[in-house]
Amino acid sequence: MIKLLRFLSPYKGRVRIMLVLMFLQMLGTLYVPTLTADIVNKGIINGNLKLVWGIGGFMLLIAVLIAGVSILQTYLSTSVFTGMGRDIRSALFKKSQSLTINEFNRFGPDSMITRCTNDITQIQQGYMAAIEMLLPAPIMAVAGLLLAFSKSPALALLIAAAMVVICILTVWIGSKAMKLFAGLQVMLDRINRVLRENLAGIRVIRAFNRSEFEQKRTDKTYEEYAFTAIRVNKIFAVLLPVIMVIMNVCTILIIALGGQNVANGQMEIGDIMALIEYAFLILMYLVMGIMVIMIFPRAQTCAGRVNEVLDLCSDRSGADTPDDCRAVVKAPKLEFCNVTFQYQGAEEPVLNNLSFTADIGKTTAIIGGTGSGKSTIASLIPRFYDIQSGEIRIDGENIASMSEENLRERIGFVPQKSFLFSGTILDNFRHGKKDVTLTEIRHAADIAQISDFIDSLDEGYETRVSQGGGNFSGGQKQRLSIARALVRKPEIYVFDDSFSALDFKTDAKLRMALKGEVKDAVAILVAQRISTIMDAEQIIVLDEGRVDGTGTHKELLANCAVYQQIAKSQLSEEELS
Ligand SMILES: Nc1ncnc2c1ncn2[C@@H]1O[C@H](COP(=O)(O)OP(=O)(O)OP(=O)(O)O)[C@@H](O)[C@H]1O
Repeated sequence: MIKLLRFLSPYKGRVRIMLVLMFLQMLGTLYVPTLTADIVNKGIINGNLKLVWGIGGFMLLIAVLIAGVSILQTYLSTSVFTGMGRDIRSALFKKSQSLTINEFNRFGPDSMITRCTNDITQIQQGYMAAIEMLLPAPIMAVAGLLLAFSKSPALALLIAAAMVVICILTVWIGSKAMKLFAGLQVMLDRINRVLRENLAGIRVIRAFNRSEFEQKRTDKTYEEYAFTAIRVNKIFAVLLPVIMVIMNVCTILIIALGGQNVANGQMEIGDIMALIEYAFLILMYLVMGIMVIMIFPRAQTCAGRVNEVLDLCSDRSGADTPDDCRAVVKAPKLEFCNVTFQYQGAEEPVLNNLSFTADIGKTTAIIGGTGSGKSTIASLIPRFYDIQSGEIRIDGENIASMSEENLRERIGFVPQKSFLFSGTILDNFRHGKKDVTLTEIRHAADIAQISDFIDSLDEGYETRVSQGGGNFSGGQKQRLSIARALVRKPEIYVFDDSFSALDFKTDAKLRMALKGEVKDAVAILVAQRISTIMDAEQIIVLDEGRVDGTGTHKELLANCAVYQQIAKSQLSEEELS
């Protein structure tokens, strides 16, 4: 929690005003019991009605002032802590965007969502409660005890004893709850994950008649959460009634012992009333402080989880060392030099000592069996992952020494799984290029063979796209994703199996139109279908992470066994000859 205090610094001014208002509120609250004693001792006992009305009116004025100050303080506190929560969320999101895919996967999207939402809300509430309730507790306790001491040292000691009992009880119970709080946040992560899987995979669940099984699975996660939350509440359910009993016993003892003192002439009746009010105030603030201690372990756990992301030192820096390849000749444009790559946690490398060169103005296609590492090659170009050894160079420069922003600015990436953002079709084109013009959009849509479809829609480019592009077919999503990459006019195009959902006719038309578009760029085309890549100037055949053959379709048909096998399985005798 202390580490996150830096997010309060933009609100220093308002925090100071809040503290002053809080101090004024405490002063007013502590003054009221003294006035109560005066109204009884000097007004009621002496039958001085004028004084009763005078002190009563003054008490009313103080009560109104305390209420006003309290409203102002609550307003300030809400604005400060809501702002702080927004700033932490924004920092966390920014950080999550800067992580490598491996680092991001350490937390996972579900945990990241919980951290960005519920965890920050808990932190926000924790800070708010700490300043509004925990901070005044010791001040009120000390000041209240001193004032009580001035009325009766013996009864002040009684109040102090009650305080000690309440503190011991709270620390004991709080320590039991602390462990359970940490578990609650992890369970929230799990609920998020199961819910996301269920909602995203709703069609598969229904198609396989797994609704009942999934229902049981979600119920189990809810039950686990509820069970732990109930255990926490059971622990605290004991605390508050016990505190109330202690407070009432304290009041009874003040009345009994104070009554004896009044009878002995050592105290006045008004002082007993003041002492009861002091005891009530001290113990009430103590209880409020205890409430905060209840919230605090959870907020502390959440702060730990948020700091875990914010403090993560990206291991990217290791790969960012400048290389001695800068001096290499300008062309060829994209090179893989002895690249070896292994996924985090995997037993062996996916790519082994892989080398190839992709020239400018030519299409380099990558084909191979499933799991041979084609998509992995595609995702290494924009540096979604860092390689373990070797180099990937663009214009002779190692991509590890480029800033990610500059590198990705030069690449038009079309992922294997098309993804559209919610908004309009136009918004999705703007994801490709912020200041894209309508002419550029139309041109890209023409090449991607999607313009006729968009024109046929009632709202054209303003048509709404639902979450993930759910209201478009697989082929339409693929073509929109391709068009989105085309508007960028990048130096390197990476199409990761991006034509798989297109029919053969559209696939051929698209490739033909693309030829002119990519003539000043490097085009990497990952595909499963031979028909998609047979026109490529260079085809790389991949087998278990190694290059098994390189050449044109004809060359490979003549001398690459793996390619021949793929071709035989997909092409007719006529096409093969
Ligand atoms: N994030 C990941 N973590 C661990 N292993 C992975 C990850 N992604 C892929 N792999 C593994 O790496 C290997 C290569 O995967 P890749 O997706 O590159 O294959 P591919 O040739 O594109 O396959 P396909 O044609 O089926 O899409 C596979 O064995 C896969 O299990």
